[in-house]
Amino acid sequence: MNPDNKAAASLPPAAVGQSGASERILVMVSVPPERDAVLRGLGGDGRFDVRIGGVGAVAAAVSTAKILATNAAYRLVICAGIAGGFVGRAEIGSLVVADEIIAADLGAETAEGFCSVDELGFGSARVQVDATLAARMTEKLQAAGLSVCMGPILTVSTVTGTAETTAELAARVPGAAAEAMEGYGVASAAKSEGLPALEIRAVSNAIGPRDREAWRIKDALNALESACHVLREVLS
Ligand SMILES: O=C(O)c1cccc(C(=O)CC[C@H]2O[C@@H](n3cnc4c(=O)[nH]cnc43)[C@H](O)[C@@H]2O)c1
Repeated sequence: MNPDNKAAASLPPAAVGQSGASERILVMVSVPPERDAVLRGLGGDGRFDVRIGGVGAVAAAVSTAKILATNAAYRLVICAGIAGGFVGRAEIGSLVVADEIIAADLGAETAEGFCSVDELGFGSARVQVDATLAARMTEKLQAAGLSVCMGPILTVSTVTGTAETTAELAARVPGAAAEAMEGYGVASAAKSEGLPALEIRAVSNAIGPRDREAWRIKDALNALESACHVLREVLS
């Protein structure tokens, strides 16, 4: 059994996998505190496997692909964790559900500005989510009284730390709500297996000039826990 998966570990063996093939949901997080918050929210629901994939899109993609390659039972892959929020779109302690997952720095710098891999003709920096599920999740989070917005979540390789880069990203992806570092990797691995993906983030900090002291990780982890409680209902 996966030692990271306390939700499954806390159930009697008969209950684990009871839902059968293609009923399970894989939740990928980056670090142990995110896993623990997700597990608290899921409250021992045996349909979910919660796994740590590491920080960054490459680590997340490799970890997710390995898990999916050795287990055919999943019907959905979710990337969950904390994130930076664009001011005016997603405030600290609020939740963001991705309507699109975008690798915002995957491309080339040119004299005319940033050119995405899409524009370069080398594939796509965008992965679509399960739109129906994302909308239902957003509605249910709202109904539960949680502060939530739906919008593009950017995947970046470097945490944004200046006002200039913040403005550049906001202009590159109009409506961008949050940035994190793994969504594109997790969603690309899911897509390569023909599986739908979701990304759900809780905002720990405002995107902008770096101020690590201002990160409110505990508030974000509490919001992530609440979101995962609602997630059980959405997927029931
Ligand atoms: O220090 C802690 O207690 C702690 C607890 C949970 C998570 C962390 C992390 O530092 C996780 C890094 C993770 O967070 C995402 N993230 C959060 N804010 C941003 C941001 O402004 N820009 C990009 N990524 C962000 C990211 O996905 C990292 O993997 C620490």
